Amino acid sequence: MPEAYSPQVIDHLVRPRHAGRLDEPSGAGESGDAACGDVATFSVLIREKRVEEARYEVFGCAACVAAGSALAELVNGRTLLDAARVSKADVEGALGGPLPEGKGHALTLVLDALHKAFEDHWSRTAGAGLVEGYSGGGEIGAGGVVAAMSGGVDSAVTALLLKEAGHDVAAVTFRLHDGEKGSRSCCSPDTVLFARDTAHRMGLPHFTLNLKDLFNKRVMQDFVGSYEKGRTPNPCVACNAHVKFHAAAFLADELGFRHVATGHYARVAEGPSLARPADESKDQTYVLWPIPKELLARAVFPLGDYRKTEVRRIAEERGLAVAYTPESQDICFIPDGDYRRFVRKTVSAEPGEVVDREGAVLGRHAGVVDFTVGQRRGIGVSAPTPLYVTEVRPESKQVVVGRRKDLEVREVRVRGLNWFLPPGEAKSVQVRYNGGPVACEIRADGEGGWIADLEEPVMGVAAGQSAVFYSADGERVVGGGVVARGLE
Ligand SMILES: Nc1ncnc2c1ncn2[C@@H]1O[C@H](COP(=O)(O)OP(=O)(O)OP(=O)(O)O)[C@@H](O)[C@H]1O
Repeated sequence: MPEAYSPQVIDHLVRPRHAGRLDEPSGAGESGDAACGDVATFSVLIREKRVEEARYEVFGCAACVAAGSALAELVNGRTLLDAARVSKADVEGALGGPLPEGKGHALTLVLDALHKAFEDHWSRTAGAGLVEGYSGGGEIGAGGVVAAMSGGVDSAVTALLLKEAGHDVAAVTFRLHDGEKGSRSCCSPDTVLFARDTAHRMGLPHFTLNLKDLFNKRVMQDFVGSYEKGRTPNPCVACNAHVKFHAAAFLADELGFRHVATGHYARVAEGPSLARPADESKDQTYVLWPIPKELLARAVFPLGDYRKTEVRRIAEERGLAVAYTPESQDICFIPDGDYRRFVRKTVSAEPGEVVDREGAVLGRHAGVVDFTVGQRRGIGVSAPTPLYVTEVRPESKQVVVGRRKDLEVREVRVRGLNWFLPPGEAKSVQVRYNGGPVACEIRADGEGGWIADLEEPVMGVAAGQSAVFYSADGERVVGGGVVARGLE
C-alpha cells in the first residue's frame, strides 16, 4: 500500500472531471453518510442505452473526491452496459493503483452512488407500478441474457456459466426488502454490494432494481394476509408469480436482450413447459409453476443440468467468493425463520375457540394466525391422543382439531391455474414443497377451477399451498395452481 497519493489522484483533485450535478438527470443517486464523513452523489443522463452525461459531487476525503472524478471520467459517453461494468479495480487503475491504507472505501462509495443513479433511472423508466404485471415489450432482443443475481452461489455460477458459454450477460440484483436489523439476508445493502462485486469480478455489467414496493404488496402483505384468512402462503411462489421474472424481463427489454436467467434448479422443456432438474434433491419446479408462459419462453435455468455439489465446485475452482456462502433461508424476508412473530408484528390477532370436529369447545387460542392445517405443536389442549389442526376458520375465529386420520384428503380443489401443457396430461399432483407427487385424475369443477382425485390419501393439505401437476413420466410440470378451501 502506498503512503502518499499517486500523481493521478493529485491530478483529479487539481483538475476535477465532470464535477457538479445535472439539472434534469434521468437518474440520481447518493451513497455514504455525513455522520461518517463521506457522501457521494452521481447524476446521470441516459439516452439510447448510453450514458450521455454523468456528474459527481463528493463531500469527504481526498481519495473519495478523486475517485468520484475518475469514475465520472470512466463512464461519460460510454454505453450503459460498459458503464455498468466499470469496477472498483477499474477506478483504482485510473487512479494509478491502490489507494493509501484506509482509503479503499472511496471506490465502493462512488461506485455505489453511480449505481444508485442507474437504479433511480430504472425506477423512473418503469414508473410507479414498477414492473407490476410486466410480461414483455413489443420487441424482444435477439440475444443476451439478464441473469438475476442474489449474492448467493447458485445465481453467481448461473451468470458465470452463461458468460463462459459466450452469451452477453448483464447481472441484476433486486432490492426486495430491507431485511431485519443485523441480518445479512439477500437484498440487505451489503448483499447488493457483494453481488455487484461478484458480477464485476466476472467482467459483467451489474444493475440494481428497486422492487421493494411491489414485493411488499405482492409477497409480504399477501403472506401476512393469508395467515389472517386461515391460509398457508408460499412467498417464493408469489415472488415468482409477480416479481422476479417480470422484473428481469423488463430489464432485458430495456437492454435489448432476449433471455432471463435465474439460479433455480429446473429445466425449460419444449412447450415451453417446466421440467425437473438433474439434481432431484434441489428440484424447484414446485415453486416455479406460476411463471407466465410468455416469460417461461424467455427463461433459462443453466443449473438444471448440474448437481449442487458441482455448482459449489465450479465456484471454488473459479475462485468466486460466493463459493462458501451458506444456503439461503426458507423465507428471505424472515431471516430468523420465526414467521409467527413476523405475522404478529403486522396483524393484531384476536382470541378464539379451539373446537373438535363436532363443535365441542376444547380450549382457547390467542389468534388464528398462529395456526396452519396439519400443525401439531402449540395447540394448547391436552388429549389422550395427539391432536392436529384440521381446519382454520377465520370468520368464526375457530381452530378445529382432530386426529391424524382426520387430516387425510382424497380430493384437492385447485384455483388460479397456470397451464403449460394440456390439462389432460396431468397424472400426479404435488401439494407440498418437500412432499412427493401422488397419482391423481383431474376434472374441471365447472367454475374455472379443477379438482384432483387422489389415488391415495394425502395428509394436511392447507388452502393457499400450491398444487403442482406433473406428466405421466413425472418429469414435466403440466401446470399448477393454489389449493382452495372447499375440500373440507
Ligand atoms: N434479491 C435477488 N436479486 C436477484 N435475483 C434473485 C434475488 N433473490 C433470488 N434471486 C434469483 O432467484 C433464484 C432463486 O432464489 P432462491 O431464493 O431460491 O435462492 P437460491 O436457490 O439459494 O440461489 P442463490 O444461491 O443464487 O441465492 C436465485 O438463484 C436468483 O437467480
